[in-house]
Amino acid sequence: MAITLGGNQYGKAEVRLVRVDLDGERHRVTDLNVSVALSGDLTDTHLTGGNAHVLPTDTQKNTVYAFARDGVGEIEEFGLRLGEHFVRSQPAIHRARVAFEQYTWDRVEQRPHSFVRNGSGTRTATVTWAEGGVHVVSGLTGLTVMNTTDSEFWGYVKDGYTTLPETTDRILATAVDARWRHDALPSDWAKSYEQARNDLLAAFSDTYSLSLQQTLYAMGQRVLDNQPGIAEIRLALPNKHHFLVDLAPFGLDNPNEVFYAADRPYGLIEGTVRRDDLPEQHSAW
Ligand SMILES: O=c1[nH]c(=O)c2[nH]c(=O)[nH]c2[nH]1
Repeated sequence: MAITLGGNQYGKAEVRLVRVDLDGERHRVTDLNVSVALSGDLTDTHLTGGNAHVLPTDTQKNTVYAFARDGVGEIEEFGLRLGEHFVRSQPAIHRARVAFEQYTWDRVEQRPHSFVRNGSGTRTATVTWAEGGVHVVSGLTGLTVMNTTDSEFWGYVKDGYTTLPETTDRILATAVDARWRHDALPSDWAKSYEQARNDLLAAFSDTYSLSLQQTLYAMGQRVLDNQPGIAEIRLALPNKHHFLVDLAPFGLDNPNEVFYAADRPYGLIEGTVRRDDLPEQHSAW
């Protein structure tokens, strides 16, 4: 038996970058958390400490800020620029992965340079740039949504440990975490993102739900239906349980009005919806 170095990558994680674009009097804000991960011919540094192939993570961080001087634009485009730079400029680096979280600042009405941080979800992107192929995964996380009716849950397995009552009317709430892989890269990343976000919200709202699993599939299907360039979407939906409070001890009824919003534990429903005529791309994620 021999011991050998397995897969590895390294980079600067969570580079916080804020860029202000001056558009005359009106300012615009881009607020990002950027993580770079490089992989390639890095055996020496692991086995002997020879660093001839190691571009310091500090340099990677500086590169993110320097590239931002020319403008950031859409996060997917910024990731493609950075990824190509790291791979093309470093012979030992064969793959660069650049991941983004983007925080949204809404303009305070009419004000040219005042903003309020938007709490409804974070846009994400992961760009994987390699000589052999480029993959772009867009997404969002923490998009919290609720339907106050049109949700049932019954007909499930019951065993000796089951106490959950069946229901034909419950609250359905979740914080959507979705990532979708582009097969054809869109010409307008912002438009593609807005379309996907709107489709997720519309499908969540429109689906009369018999399970969160059914809602998950409907959400993924809606995104793929409306954007032929998207090959696959992966969803993770925490079931943010809202339990009806028993008010009978106080001589009160509770016709689906008073709920206890539990924060843990929570059901976690995860799934992928994909086009079956396109190959999977495991390295994109
Ligand atoms: O939509 C649901 N799916 C489940 O699998 C499940 N399990 C559970 O306890 N409640 C729910 N709700």
